[in-house]
Amino acid sequence: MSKEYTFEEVAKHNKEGDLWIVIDSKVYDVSKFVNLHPGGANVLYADSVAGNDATQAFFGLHRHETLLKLQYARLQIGTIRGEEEVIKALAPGELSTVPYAEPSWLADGYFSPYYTQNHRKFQKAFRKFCMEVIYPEAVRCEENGKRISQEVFDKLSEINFLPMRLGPGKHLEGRSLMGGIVKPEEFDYFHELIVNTEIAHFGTRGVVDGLFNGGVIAVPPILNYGSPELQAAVLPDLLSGKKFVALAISEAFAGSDVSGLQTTAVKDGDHWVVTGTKKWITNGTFADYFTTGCKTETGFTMIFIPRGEGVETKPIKTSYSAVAGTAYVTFDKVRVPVSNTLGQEGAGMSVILSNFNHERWMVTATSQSAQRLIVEECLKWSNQRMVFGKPLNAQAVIRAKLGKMISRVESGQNWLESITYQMNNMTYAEMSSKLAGPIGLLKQYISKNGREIAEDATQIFGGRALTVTGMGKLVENFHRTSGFDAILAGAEDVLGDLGVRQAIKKMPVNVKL
Ligand code: HEM
Repeated sequence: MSKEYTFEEVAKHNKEGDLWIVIDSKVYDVSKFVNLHPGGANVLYADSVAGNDATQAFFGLHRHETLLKLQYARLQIGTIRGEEEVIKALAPGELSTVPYAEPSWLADGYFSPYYTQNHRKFQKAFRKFCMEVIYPEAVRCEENGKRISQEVFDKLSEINFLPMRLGPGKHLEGRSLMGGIVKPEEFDYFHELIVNTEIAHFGTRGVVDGLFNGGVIAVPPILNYGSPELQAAVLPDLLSGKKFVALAISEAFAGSDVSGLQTTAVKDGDHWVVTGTKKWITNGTFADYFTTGCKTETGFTMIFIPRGEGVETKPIKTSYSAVAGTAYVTFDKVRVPVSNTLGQEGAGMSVILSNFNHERWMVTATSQSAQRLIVEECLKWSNQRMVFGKPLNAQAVIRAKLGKMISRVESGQNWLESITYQMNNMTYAEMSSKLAGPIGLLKQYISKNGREIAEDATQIFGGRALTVTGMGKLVENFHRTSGFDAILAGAEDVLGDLGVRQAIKKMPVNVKL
């Protein structure tokens, strides 16, 4: 490895059985690898490659991470004397220097009124944690579709990951958040925004939803409406990732139209008997409990149902990874104590509504971060890809697409941060009355942006955007999964309409054109 060569020495190794190449000042002996090369042998025997500096050819066809994989890294036998590597992978926690790859508050030389030194310290430590603990697992699980390992959940529990994902509040009291970097009483919605942003920045969408998203939406009804006994019995294990809960509302019969749901709970003494089905239940495959919306005599009621006799889950194949645990859930005469009711009987709608703002805001935050990653991918690719003898970004049509993508991401970020600031300064009741409309409109705007960015990125990457591995793998994943943001937590158009209807409701009576 430490051996140094000149380009002249490398040039002598340019034939079958004795083949060296140089990539970014590093010398690789590919004599044996050549027959295993996924791109074929003959491309490596080309005059411009064999015994030559193949840096440009390599980066036109591979991601940098290819060279970092152990099986390929060990092909390196030395370096070129007097030359230094130029292309460096980011160290865990390090910020990207690609323009617009980071929100402006993290970009060198830019400012923001929203973030404190504590947010910066928290972001740095949390990104490092994500890259070291979550990212390797995310890549594995996205491919094999298996549940995230208990070992990783235990590490998440050490930093109090799920409690932080539930936002600021009493549930954080006495907890050490991210190794104590932020005090529980100082944790605010910008800290939570950082958490949502970082976990969505790997391009592994199924894993983001598998990472306690079920808990983020299913725990608050227990936290806010469960009896003290129920809370004491289940919250410690739920918040520490030893047990899992899924929110079971939508059915094949009804989604956004919650009043059309058919799962029924009938009283029999001091028990509910629940019968019905639920569909598209995120994290349902591996959930131990279900926070379930049921039709009861007095209306719509939320009931906490443990997995047990009469409860069955079947994985649903979706266009993203099975690690999200998307399930079809069947309740067949399931008996649950009436004390498992969350909130008042018949008041289930307000239990669900009370959490919708937070859930929708979370979806916009993760979508926004995933979009920014795609902008970075496109900026890098169009800079390194050569077409007609020039970088791809020399084409005006590509620059026009990049311009639109950047504007979408920056405008989304600014609106998201402005709403986050409102959340930080409002009571929960104020948020419910003042932010439901703006968050609905924001979610519509951001999820639409996501699909438009996916379309433009696909055009920029061409055929590479269609393959699950290789150069365009993140664009492919985003193109396949960005539509989820337009559906989960409320359909895009329904939410846009909610925003407008709320505005109409608040129109003053004393104004006319
Ligand atoms: C140490 C050197 C190299 C290694 C370890 C390597 C490894 C790989 C791997 C793993 C792939 C599969 C796609 C991916 O995962 O990105 C691939 C594809 C390919 N490689 Fe290489 N490669 C090397 C050098 C080169 C060079 C110098 C060329 C120059 C022409 C080349 C041409 C190709 C082509 C044409 C493909 C197919 C690309 C595609 O399907 O889009 N490779 N290589």
